[in-house]
Amino acid sequence: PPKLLSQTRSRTHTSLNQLMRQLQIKDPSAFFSCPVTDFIAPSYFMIINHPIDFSTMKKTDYQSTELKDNFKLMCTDAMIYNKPGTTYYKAATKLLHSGVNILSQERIQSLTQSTD
Ligand SMILES: CC(=O)c1cc(-c2ccccn2)c2ncccn12
Repeated sequence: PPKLLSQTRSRTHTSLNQLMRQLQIKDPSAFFSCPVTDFIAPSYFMIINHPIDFSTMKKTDYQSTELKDNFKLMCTDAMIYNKPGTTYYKAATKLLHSGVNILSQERIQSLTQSTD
């Protein structure tokens, strides 16, 4: 019998969740776990048009490259708002480098490839 779509979806979901967990391990200070607030980052929302964080990403049902795009957006937001040399800027560059390896093309393809 053909694999039920739900089975495929659930497997993809699991693998996406696994990737997300691997990405969050690369943010040990949890700077990217929750949405940035105006309180901790004054005028953040005047500078950053598309804020995103891991908690928001986990609520999204990603298709194909969106996960990688949103992950890179999260890191680049931090590199726009925070000045080079700051804790957050350095954490963002480090996270971006380790994250793009985790979200390598073949890993993403393996998730989105239709099952045989
Ligand atoms: C991601 C980011 O830009 C960020 C995270 C934080 C943050 C996240 C959790 C706890 C404390 N600070 C932050 N604080 C000031 C300025 C920027 N940030």
